[in-house]
Amino acid sequence: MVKETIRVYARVKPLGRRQQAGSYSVDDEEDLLSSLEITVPRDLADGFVNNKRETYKFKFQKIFDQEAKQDVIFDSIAKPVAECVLAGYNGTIFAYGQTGSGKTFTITGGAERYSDRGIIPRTLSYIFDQLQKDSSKVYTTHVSYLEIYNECGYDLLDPRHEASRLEDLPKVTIMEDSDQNIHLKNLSLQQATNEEEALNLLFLGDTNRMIAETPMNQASSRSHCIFTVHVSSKEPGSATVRRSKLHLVDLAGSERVAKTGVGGHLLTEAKYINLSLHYLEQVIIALAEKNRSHIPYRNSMMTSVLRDSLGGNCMTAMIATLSIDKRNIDESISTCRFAQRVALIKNEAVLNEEIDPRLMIVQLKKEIQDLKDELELVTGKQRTSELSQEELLQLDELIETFLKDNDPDSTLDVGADMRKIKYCFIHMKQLMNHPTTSDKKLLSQNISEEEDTNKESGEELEKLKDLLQQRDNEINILVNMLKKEKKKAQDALFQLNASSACSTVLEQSLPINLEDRQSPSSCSSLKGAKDFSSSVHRLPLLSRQTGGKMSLGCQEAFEVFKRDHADSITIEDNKQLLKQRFAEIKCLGEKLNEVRSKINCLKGEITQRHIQRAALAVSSPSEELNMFDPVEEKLRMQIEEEKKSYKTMFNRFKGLKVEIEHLQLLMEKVKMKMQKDFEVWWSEEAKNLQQEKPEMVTSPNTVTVYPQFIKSLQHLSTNSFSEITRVSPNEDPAGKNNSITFSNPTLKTRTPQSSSTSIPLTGDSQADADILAFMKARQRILQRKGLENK
Ligand SMILES: Nc1ncnc2c1ncn2[C@@H]1O[C@H](COP(=O)(O)OP(=O)(O)OP(=O)(O)O)[C@@H](O)[C@H]1O
Repeated sequence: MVKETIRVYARVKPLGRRQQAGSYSVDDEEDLLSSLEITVPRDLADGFVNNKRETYKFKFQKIFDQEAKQDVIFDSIAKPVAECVLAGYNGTIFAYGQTGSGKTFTITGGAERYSDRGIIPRTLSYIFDQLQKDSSKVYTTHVSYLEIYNECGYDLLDPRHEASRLEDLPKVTIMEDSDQNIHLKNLSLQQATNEEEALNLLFLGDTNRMIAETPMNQASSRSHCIFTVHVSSKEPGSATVRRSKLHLVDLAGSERVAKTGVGGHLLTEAKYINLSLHYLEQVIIALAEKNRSHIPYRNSMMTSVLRDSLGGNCMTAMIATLSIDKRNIDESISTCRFAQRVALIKNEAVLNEEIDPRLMIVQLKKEIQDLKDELELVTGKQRTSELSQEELLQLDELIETFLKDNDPDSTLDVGADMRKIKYCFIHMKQLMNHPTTSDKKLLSQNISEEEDTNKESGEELEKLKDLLQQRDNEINILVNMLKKEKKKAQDALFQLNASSACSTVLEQSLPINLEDRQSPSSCSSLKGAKDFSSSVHRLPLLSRQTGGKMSLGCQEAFEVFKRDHADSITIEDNKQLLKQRFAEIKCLGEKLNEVRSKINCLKGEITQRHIQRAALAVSSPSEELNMFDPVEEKLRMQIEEEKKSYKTMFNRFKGLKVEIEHLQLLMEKVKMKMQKDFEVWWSEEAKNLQQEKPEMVTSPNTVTVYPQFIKSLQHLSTNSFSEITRVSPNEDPAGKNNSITFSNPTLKTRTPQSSSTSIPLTGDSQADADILAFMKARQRILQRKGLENK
């Protein structure tokens, strides 16, 4: 059992460009803990906090200041917890802080750069790396991902549901058994056999979370998320199984309702969040108090789920995320206060070992049989019946295998049956006295033939015997060599398969188009970077709503939206990076192939030498065969060198593969976000348009457009309009005499002056409304851009 207080860390978020830093200082020296001192100016203190104190001092296990990088956070906080989980203890890491203070960034990571990966992907990577290295145990890993929103739990990993709303996800409920153990009904446990599978599940959960969130429910801020890794391990042959869990928790924003200034639905929501965080605080206060018999875990779903992590069987670490700009200083102080209370909680982590009953039964059965055998031997109670023909044949086979086995440690195990043991002795005696193996038979036959033809020549017979013995030896040597070479060839084939399987996996998992596809190497078959712009045409979210079809106008608008979206730079950057990585991995793949062929060549040379030396030994039997061969030694050293460089390159290859997969997931995420943003923006624009001018689409043939569009229309493809007609006041039903009418040439027009135009008006009111909404939206963007440039 390990008794330990919860380790509490603080992480200060870097200040934004327009933010003004509050006054704080970090001192790392004090009695191994770090201390954080926050100074609030007197006027601010009057305004924001209730008392008049100016300086607040808090102690943490360690404080990570603004420039702390994600890898340092992982190494210092998450790695020790992950190590405990691998050893069979439960672990929890949770982030607490106000909205925007960096909880998600710390736990999951940023969406922009590979180096921004947070604790979850890094922990998964670490855990699977360690599992791969440890061959002494058999490990199984599962993951689950739970979201708690307004006191309801949702399963983010259910493969049967495609979520478009949070309510579509399976609802998770809490069950408590008679031993007061908590069980989560409906929360799926998904097996992940490697890092890639686990990351895909994380991505699926994050995507479900993002898709299910609505403007009313910015899930990231207003829900709690718990990603759990379940590890079980067992030594081969042992009946003891270790099961441990690692909870990685991203809590909802901790700001006070009064400050958020929200009402209506958001207020209810904020109350729920505050209530669940309030219950969390109550549990923590109760745990921090000595001799409290009742801890109010049952008050909220979150405290019920995290029951073990708080004051129970768990190694727990908390990260207080602080936003240290002037406006948020009071929230940071309350986060620190919360953290100080958490730091008082003591947990008692125990090794989660249990006996697997099925394995126990198998083991006990074997033990009983062994004991029965032993008993029979000791008591002399032996069976007296004759051995059956089948049993005798089996024994003959066993004896033959035993005699042929050159291993000095091999044994002949016939069980504790004296009849069998006796038979073995008799059989062996016979063999000794009258050899009957085929070779010996052959030998004796040959000898007798020789005797027949040359009976008087005893000397000759001896010579022939010697020669035969010599040939026997040669055959044995060559057979052994052949076996060794066969094994080496199999090993090489296995390596080749493993590595080409890796390339195939990579190829399948990275469906990206590179321009260069001609190279014959295994890596060259990697498909290059998928063109992002072409893939976005799929627009799954919007097309889901429109029954699978998207109007041309909408797609065109998306192209413009995408170009101007803030994330397009990120996408471009990642695309470039991905291309670079692909070039690198391709080059590495080619080099790996080269090294592999070189190793095979060297092995071939060694085989050649073996054959030559064996032939030499046959023609002139001497000590030659056993002599040290410097050439072979040199070849072996070369092989070792090549193997080393192969291993280094292969490790880099694996690293690159993980990086590429991560980058692809990031791109997918950004893409989804962009599509969602577009969806919201598009429907708003369409709504505004209809409100401003419901009669805008007046007939299938004629469309009225207002002056502010003209400019943007002219920016469209130059052949968009051949004629634009100004509408006279009396023609304009809305009385807007500065509006302009143009007609669709593909339809029979009412106005004789109207001439042809390639504007994609379809006559379908919905499609045309889409087109116009796009025109207007585009105009707005251009105007906004124009204003920004000014
Ligand atoms: N240490 C950091 N370095 C760089 N950027 C950061 C850091 N911490 C947070 N950010 C950025 O600040 C923004 C807000 O962070 P984040 O979403 O993680 O906050 P949060 O506390 O999870 O908020 P919420 O409660 O709304 O989920 C994000 O754009 C994130 O990339």
